Amino acid sequence: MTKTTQPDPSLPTLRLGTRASALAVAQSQQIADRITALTGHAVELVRITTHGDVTRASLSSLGGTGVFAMALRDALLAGECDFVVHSLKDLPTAPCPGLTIAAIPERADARDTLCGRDGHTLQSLREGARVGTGSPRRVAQLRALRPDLVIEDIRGNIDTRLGRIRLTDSAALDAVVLAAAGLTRLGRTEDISEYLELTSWPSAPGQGALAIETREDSPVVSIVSVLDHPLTRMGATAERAVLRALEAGCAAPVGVSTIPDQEKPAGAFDVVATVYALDGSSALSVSGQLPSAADAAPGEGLVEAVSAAERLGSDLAAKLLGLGAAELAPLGPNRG
Ligand SMILES: NCc1[nH]cc(CCC(=O)O)c1CC(=O)O
Repeated sequence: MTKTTQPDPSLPTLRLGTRASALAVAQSQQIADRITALTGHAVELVRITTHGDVTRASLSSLGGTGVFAMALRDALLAGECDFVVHSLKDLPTAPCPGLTIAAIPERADARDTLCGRDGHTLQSLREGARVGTGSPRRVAQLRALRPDLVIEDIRGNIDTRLGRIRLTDSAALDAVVLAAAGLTRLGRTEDISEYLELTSWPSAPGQGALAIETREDSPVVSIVSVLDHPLTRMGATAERAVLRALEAGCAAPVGVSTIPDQEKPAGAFDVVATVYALDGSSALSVSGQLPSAADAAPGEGLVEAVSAAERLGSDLAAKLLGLGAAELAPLGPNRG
């Protein structure tokens, strides 16, 4: 979508609230440009700083990313901006009163990647190599495939994490696991040495997708809804419904991905949900078929298809719980 439309000066400028991180600014600017191209509205980025009364202690005890989403939501509710762009995978599954997800644009690559020093892949890393990730899901997936690896808990933004494979001191890592979508939005795909396929390495619910949130009574709802992509909304809804029905947080070792079904006609998608033991020694996996993409037309059909996707997600979670998922892994939302 490279149509370059000048903003129409007779239309109001929309204020897009964004966090200051490189990824947040990059994805907000990309959405701003598409909205201007499609609607003619100028879009101005407004930096939202996380409130000074949020201490380091409360940040970590609240679980990190949910707090950042909340800072943007507070700014929306306070009228400091007209809409915000979240990484869908970082957005808590509980709806926020007064706000609505007005659009879920077409998903980027949902896969995780390995960014290895000297182009190493998961198979080619030396025995005992040091790999960084802060996600319990990725830890379990790494341990399942390469129990010999030494896994380091790393935090921080994408640049900081990538930097660890360029170091030469004791903090150096041989590889880090990062989402393809974030690297693509930041123009850092040259650091990717391997794409981890969703069939063997499901990623986080909603990974690769963005969510555009507005106040529910705002005229901006219908303006930004031009970017909604029904199939992405259906898949992401099913994926997030699994997490919600498991009562699991974004830190639970759970992978859920929507994958094209090779055996069915084009347009058929399977939702695959996997819960891992933290040490990677075992996993439980279930799958089900997403309602037909043909129903994903705007209007009544879409509303029904999205609620069917939601039911599919809760059914998959019920199956996982029936198989013993809660005994296999800590699912609670309050893990760090
Ligand atoms: N939890 C951090 C985070 N939140 C969103 C992305 C980018 C990918 C996306 O938008 O799904 C990332 C980085 C990563 O997981 O590597």
